[in-house]
Amino acid sequence: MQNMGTGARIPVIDMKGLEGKNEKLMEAWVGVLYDMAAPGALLITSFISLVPLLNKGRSYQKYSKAIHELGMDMGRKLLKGLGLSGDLFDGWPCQLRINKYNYTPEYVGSTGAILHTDPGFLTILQDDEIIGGLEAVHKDTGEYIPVDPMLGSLVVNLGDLAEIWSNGRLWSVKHRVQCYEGTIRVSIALFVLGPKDGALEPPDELVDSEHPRLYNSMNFEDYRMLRITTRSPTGAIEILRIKS
Ligand SMILES: O=C(O)CCC(=O)C(=O)O
Ligand SMILES: [Fe+2]
Repeated sequence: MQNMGTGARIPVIDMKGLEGKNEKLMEAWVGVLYDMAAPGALLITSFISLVPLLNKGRSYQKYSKAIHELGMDMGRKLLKGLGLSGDLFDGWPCQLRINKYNYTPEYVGSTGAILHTDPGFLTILQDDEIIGGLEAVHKDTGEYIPVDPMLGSLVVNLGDLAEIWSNGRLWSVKHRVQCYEGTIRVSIALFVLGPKDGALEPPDELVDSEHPRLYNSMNFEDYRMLRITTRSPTGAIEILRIKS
């Protein structure tokens, strides 16, 4: 994607297809349509009117709300699964982004979104239900595994912050998007980013002599900048690894 560092060969998010009166506004918020933590900051109402893909503001807001609630619920379930309790994502900034891949036949076989991990904690993806292309890297073999479209399903993956917070128990999966067919492809991603203030520390219960602390923590914004400045769409987590 345009904001995923160097190497993306196709301008996959092209807001020109979402033309409205104020092109400057669209450029400024390229791909970032809604910040659940600060909706006013993104001028959501004017933006909605520019989005023919979801041209009824109400359905867009309904979708945002429902997917946000699902994300919050997944945070509670994740904690429970690790034997902890509480409301993990309470008050965390989230972003909803539409990815539009301008595939045409000459791009078949090339890369739409370069290999990356998601920098935040959790991603819920409503992937294109017809055009495939998402590929995840197998943790042990390093093989690319196609994540084929499945009607009526969502794809959920964890990002770097989840791996750091869980002290390595959760895995930030590397993935990319290839062009399989020369047709426009669209996906909608909810990113649960990280806490608003401060760094996210692993809970005491997840650090002990058998599981020594693996990573230094960093707040989400600094971590995002580190990935950008080090041009590390997949590897910035290694910079935070505590040397044993
Ligand atoms: O479009 C997709 O299938 C995946 C998009 C993605 O990986 C992302 O937005 O981070
Ligand atoms: Fe991603």
